[in-house]
Amino acid sequence: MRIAIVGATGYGGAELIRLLNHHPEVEIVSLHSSSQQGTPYTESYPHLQEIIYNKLEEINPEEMAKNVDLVFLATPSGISSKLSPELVAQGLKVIDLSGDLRIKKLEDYEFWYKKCAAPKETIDAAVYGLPEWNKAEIKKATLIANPGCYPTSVELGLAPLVQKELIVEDSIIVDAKSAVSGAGRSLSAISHYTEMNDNFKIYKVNQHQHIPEIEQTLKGWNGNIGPITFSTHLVPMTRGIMSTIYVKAKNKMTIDQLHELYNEAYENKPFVRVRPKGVFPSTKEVYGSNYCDIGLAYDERTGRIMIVSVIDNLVKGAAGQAIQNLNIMMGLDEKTGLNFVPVYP
Ligand SMILES: NC(=O)C1=CN([C@@H]2O[C@H](COP(=O)(O)OP(=O)(O)OC[C@H]3O[C@@H](n4cnc5c(N)ncnc54)[C@H](OP(=O)(O)O)[C@@H]3O)[C@@H](O)[C@H]2O)C=CC1
Ligand SMILES: CC(=O)N[C@@H](CCC(=O)OP(=O)(O)O)C(=O)O
Repeated sequence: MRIAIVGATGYGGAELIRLLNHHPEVEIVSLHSSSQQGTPYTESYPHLQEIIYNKLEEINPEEMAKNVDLVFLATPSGISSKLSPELVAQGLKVIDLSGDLRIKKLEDYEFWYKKCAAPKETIDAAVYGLPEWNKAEIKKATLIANPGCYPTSVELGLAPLVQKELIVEDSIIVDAKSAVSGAGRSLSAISHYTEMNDNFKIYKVNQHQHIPEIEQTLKGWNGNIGPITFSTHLVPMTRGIMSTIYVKAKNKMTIDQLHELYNEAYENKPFVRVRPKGVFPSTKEVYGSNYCDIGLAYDERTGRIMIVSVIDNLVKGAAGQAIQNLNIMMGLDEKTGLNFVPVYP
């Protein structure tokens, strides 16, 4: 598979390069930029000296179609909605890491992202790339909407309970924390060193663009799921997301039943690891890897279940999941190029 990356100079693009460099079935043919055409890629990322020799190229769908089979878009929201239709029209497969193609209702995208939505036929054609629960569709897809980082951790954390209709439908509360690389490479007030170092910040209260994405997926599994409460926080670390999810069980259950449910649901899903009873994952335990690790608790006094779900935002939350999708689209083992252990400590 010959691939190109648009938005290669961002963190998502750089992570795609790190991972694809080890992929046995993929050749990175070209790296594209809207602002630095003609400059060697290593000017952006010197750690790739003697590994990546490409110069950044312009974004020209017609030219790209002559040289590659698939394009990763690691661009800010608002770009893929225009670029994806052009790439698909050239016969290219596309995996979009941005939020542009995830939300099926155009008006919801425009409300939460404050941008114009992609054409309806593009949104309709895009397959939501959550491989653990959407493999059959991904296999046939030419256009993938790669899930958001927070939604990946939340949806994997909730799937077994929501799919089996075991929770009170409007009882979902998500307390999510993200590392700073989740905000991308370009500097903003929130990611400025002096703002985030030695600090713990809540942001986008009741306004986060991942709310409609999470609700859409959960409703797809159980149409009765009510609106969620979702809070996001910035933590002064480089990689990692922890979502602590609270839900009310419909009926009394035991912690053993809860574990049995999750172990069964994720038995054949290589990138989701359910911790044993009483053990909870930390972000470092998935650092640099494509794992989503899940810990579970049941409080008999309140009937509340707590799910702790951790991922590396740049891997399972972005580039790793995108490669998992590519593997499935190509008919490869989904672990190809992703079968490495987390960096620890
Ligand atoms: N960081 C993360 O953990 C995650 C990110 N995402 C999503 O993935 C996408 C990429 O994120 P990330 O890499 O962090 O972001 P960055 O800000 O680090 O990089 C985005 C890149 O997009 C390029 N770009 C900017 N404007 C344009 C334009 N008009 N046309 C084409 N390219 C443009 C820039 O490169 P240049 O100037 O060279 O063109 C820039 O390097 C975003 O949509 C983000 O929301 C999703 C999940 C997790
Ligand atoms: C820490 C941080 O700022 N994270 C970003 C994640 C953005 C992202 O991944 O956006 P899309 O999924 O919509 O493309 C945020 O909370 O907006």
